[in-house]
Amino acid sequence: MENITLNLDGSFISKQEMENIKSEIIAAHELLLNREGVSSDMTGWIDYVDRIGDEYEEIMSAKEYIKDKCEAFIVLGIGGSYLGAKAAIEAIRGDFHNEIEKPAVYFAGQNLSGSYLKKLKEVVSNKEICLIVISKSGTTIETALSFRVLKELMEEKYMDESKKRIFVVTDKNRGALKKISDLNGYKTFVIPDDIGGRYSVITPVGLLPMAFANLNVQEFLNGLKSGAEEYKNSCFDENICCQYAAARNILNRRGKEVEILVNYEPSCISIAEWWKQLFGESEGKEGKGLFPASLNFTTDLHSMGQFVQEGRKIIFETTLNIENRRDDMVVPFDDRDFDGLNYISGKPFSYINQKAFEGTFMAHSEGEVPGIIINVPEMNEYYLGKIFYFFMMSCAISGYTNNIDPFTQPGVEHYKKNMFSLLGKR
Ligand SMILES: O=P(O)(O)OC[C@H]1O[C@H](O)[C@H](O)[C@@H](O)[C@@H]1O
Repeated sequence: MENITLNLDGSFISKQEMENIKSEIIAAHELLLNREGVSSDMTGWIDYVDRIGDEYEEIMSAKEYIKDKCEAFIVLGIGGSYLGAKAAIEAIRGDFHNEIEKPAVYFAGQNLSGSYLKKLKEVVSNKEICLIVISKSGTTIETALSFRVLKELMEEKYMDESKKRIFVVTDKNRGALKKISDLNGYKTFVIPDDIGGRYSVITPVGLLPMAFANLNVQEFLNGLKSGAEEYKNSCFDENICCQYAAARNILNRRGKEVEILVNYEPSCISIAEWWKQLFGESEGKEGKGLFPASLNFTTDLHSMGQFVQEGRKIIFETTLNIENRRDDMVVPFDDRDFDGLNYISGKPFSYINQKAFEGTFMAHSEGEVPGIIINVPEMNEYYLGKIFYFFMMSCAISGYTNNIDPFTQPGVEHYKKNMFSLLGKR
């Protein structure tokens, strides 16, 4: 079977540099798997897929329940409580999926914009809907406020039946969301204590929205399983998580400050958004960490390509290369060849996109921008599960190697404290 592969040929990293860092990486990997590193009580994601148990059946029966009742559903959540589901649904259902497939999927609770919420209410008011409210802490203000508004809408629309159309994913015991859920009898799913927000896409946080959106959850779990199995290998030369973590740390130590995750498929843009939270919150602490950024090519080659090519040499690029595309188009032949493009008529767009990638990679390499390539055979649920797992494992190894705790996010509280005090919270 084809597999996810890592190509470091354009990374400007020598064999010797890899050799030198090997022992540190292996030690970090070992700490992680033996659960001996800092915050080891937050490493439940490593084997969650083997412990999922009844949760899977319950997700499937919730999906069955809403199947004929919903034209649309809204996922309320922020950060780790929505990015993974959004990434998965967009990557699998593809561009314009809400116009093409039912149920349509909307997101709320990820901002404080009244205008966004008002428009969303207008969009869904004539549709049959249900809600999935996701918050591990159960107290996040963006999600809680949006839930206030949409709960009211649900109650006006469905009265008592609204209780059956609201699904909650939260902590087992704690938080306001848990309380309100118990009070109203909403169907509730649990985010395990030992899995933090940005590692939670593999729990009901990601799985419930994926199931409602008709993604093949079993295949996603198979991908996770395959990742868990393959990436526990402690042989550096056989484990691409170890190699990717090594490459990032080598480049960082050499003075690179920004890692850009690049993709060439618009439907994969949100994978990069999920990845940014994963690496940003995990590694950005104690004055350390690579700044995780993302660019979408070829679109952004026409805006940011200049900087990557000739700007400050603080960047390296990691390309998510989807090798086979399911849908494609062929360039039509034109009798008059008014744009001079007949020389590529008959060629699939995927071929041209691939050549754009190769040309860009060469150009950036000539501009001394190190390039890492992660090859994904195709974008389906299986490889999506595996790539999520690949990034989570790589991130934890990378964080331990850099001597930080990859499972906390103390800095995020700072803005919240100020905001609450400005709002007059007592
Ligand atoms: O799931 P919640 O508790 O609502 O948290 C949602 C998000 O917000 C927080 O501020 C954290 O920085 C994130 O790590 C988390 O994913």
